[in-house]
Amino acid sequence: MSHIAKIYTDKDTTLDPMKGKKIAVLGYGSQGRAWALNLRDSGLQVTVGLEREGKSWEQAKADGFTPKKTEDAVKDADVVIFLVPDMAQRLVYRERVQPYLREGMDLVFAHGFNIHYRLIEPPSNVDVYMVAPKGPGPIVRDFYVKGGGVPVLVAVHQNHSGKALEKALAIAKALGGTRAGAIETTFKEETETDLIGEQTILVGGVMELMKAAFETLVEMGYQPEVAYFETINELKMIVDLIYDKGFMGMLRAVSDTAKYGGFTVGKQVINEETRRRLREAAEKVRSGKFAEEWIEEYGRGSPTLSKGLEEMDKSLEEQTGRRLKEIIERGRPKS
Ligand SMILES: NC(=O)C1=CN([C@@H]2O[C@H](COP(=O)(O)OP(=O)(O)OC[C@H]3O[C@@H](n4cnc5c(N)ncnc54)[C@H](O)[C@@H]3O)[C@@H](O)[C@H]2O)C=CC1
Ligand SMILES: CC(=O)[C@](C)(O)C(=O)O
Ligand SMILES: [Mg+2]
Ligand SMILES: [Mg+2]
Repeated sequence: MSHIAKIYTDKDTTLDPMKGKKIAVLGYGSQGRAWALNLRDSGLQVTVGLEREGKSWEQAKADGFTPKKTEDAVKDADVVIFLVPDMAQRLVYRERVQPYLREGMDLVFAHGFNIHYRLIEPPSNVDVYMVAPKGPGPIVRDFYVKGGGVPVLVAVHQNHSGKALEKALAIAKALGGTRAGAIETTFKEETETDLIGEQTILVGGVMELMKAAFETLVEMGYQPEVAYFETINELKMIVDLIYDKGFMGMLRAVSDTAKYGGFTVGKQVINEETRRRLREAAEKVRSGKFAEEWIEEYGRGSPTLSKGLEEMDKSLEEQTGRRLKEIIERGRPKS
């Protein structure tokens, strides 16, 4: 491919477009906490907006914020960042944000779902842009505190001010994202690739492959503890090697026996049929069918999601992992 993505780093970006702006972070969960803390530590003016007192409210207070009711945070804000769950954003927008929208306000997203699938359709006199971290919230915070940053995608949906990209990059910088890099994309590309990625590999694929390998060993009569270390615990070490040194670095660290078995058997397990299913899953995202299904599931109280969590919590692999936690913790490097 000849296309080369536009990537911005710290030296291409400035916090100036966000200086003096009142920023409302709505939600204080996985991403909300990381964003509120990183933006505040970068010198920006952050208010946390929440629906009600509860766990998030207490956590925000413990972190030194004075949370406000969502609409009170929004009324005062120049910039509103949506960090409540994707399925909750539409209602929060309709009831707590839309009534207080003023020309020149900014609506910011960490994932494009609600804009791309038109669950939220903002008026044309506000800016709508995205800063999407390519990593879980707690890691976004941890990397920032340690002087690094999780890479982000930035995209502009509406550019009323003519300055939307500069503002997205300022937020990306304050989050720590440009310490690594901010890649320019579109709401469509971010939304679809994020969903395809989490379903086929990051969350769905990896989890099910680990589970299938674990259960196969146990069914064959091997001890669950041995199966757990082999098929679940050791994966982190292999992935860390790939993360640090690429596939070639990982291959250099494992035996020739593992390399030979890996090249031959890997392709039999993840074969043409698997690739066909990956394409099918990706098409289901691209056609909007997945979004439709998830919205419908959410409307019925998310029974499939609850059942998945309950089954995983009770599974032999999770129980075995809990039993081995002490050993795993004892072995973890101390610095
Ligand atoms: N979890 C992650 O690491 C990533 C999330 N994102 C995106 O960030 C956004 C936020 O996701 P998470 O941080 O996972 O959310 P979360 O599930 O951790 O959010 C919880 C927060 O939202 C509040 N909340 C829960 N239900 C609510 C409701 N019905 N109405 C209003 N507030 C409610 C909770 O009190 C809490 O403060 C989403 O758009 C997600 O796609 C993007 C990248 C990674
Ligand atoms: C952590 C992340 O980037 C995900 C998997 O896309 C998400 O939590 O939605
Ligand atoms: Mg993601
Ligand atoms: Mg996601």
